[in-house]
Amino acid sequence: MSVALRIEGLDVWFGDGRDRVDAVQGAGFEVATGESFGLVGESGSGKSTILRAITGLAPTWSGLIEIEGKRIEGAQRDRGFFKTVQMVFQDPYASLHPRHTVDQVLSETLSLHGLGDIDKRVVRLLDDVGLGSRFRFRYPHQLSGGQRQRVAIARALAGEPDIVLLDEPTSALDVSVQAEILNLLTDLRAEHGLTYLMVSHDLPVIGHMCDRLAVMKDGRIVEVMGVEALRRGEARDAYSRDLLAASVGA
Ligand SMILES: Nc1ncnc2c1ncn2[C@@H]1O[C@H](COP(=O)(O)OP(=O)(O)OP(=O)(O)O)[C@@H](O)[C@H]1O
Repeated sequence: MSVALRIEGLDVWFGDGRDRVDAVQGAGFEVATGESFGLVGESGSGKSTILRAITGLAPTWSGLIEIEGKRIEGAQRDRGFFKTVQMVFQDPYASLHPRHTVDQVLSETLSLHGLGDIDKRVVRLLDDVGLGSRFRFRYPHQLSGGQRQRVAIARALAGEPDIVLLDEPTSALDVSVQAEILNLLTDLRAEHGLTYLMVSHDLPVIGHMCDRLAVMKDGRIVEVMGVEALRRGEARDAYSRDLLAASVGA
């Protein structure tokens, strides 16, 4: 089994002195190549901060972050990093430039990755995410939330990454389109052999999308388990059991 992502003893904090917030403390887990791994826990438990530390958006951290065997340092991420790792954010409204067409978004991303055949690739990316070419020259305000998230996913896939970090990718969307986007993400993982690290506060979403998951509470990982064990209600940790019971009861 090759390891796509390894985290060990990860601490992430914001601010200093009395203002310091220890958002993540001593987190560790491994994600195998091709695996889909979930981070679940209540709001403020530190899930997004782990993704942000990986991509360089949470600059004060210590511990080990290794991508495909290569150790990452500090807050700078080079081009090679973004060739391997991409992130999809929660809010597709905020993550797309309002005055750029879909074509501009995707073409610019493809050229940043140094790729040729831009025209063909834009068309293929739009097909991959189920939009098709008729959306190519639209602006974000001419798209629905689900369509915008499809564009954000196409942008993340433009450089053919191995690992995609998904930060609550459907929680800003209407319930009616959430399942469509989750199914799209599942299909894309299979088609492109992707590895996912996905954050959600929604246990059923993680159960549907992931092979294994880590449960977070107050900045710490309290349990790492397989989704099968989750389904069988076999959480060992009391907090994970409560979370599970709450989501079944919901
Ligand atoms: N830029 C920041 N500056 C200061 N504190 C921050 C910052 N970002 C996050 N935090 C704090 O770090 C802690 C973890 O936040 P984080 O967003 O990772 O939680 P989460 O589990 O992803 O929750 P949510 O689902 O609400 O995003 C919280 O206490 C949060 O207030």
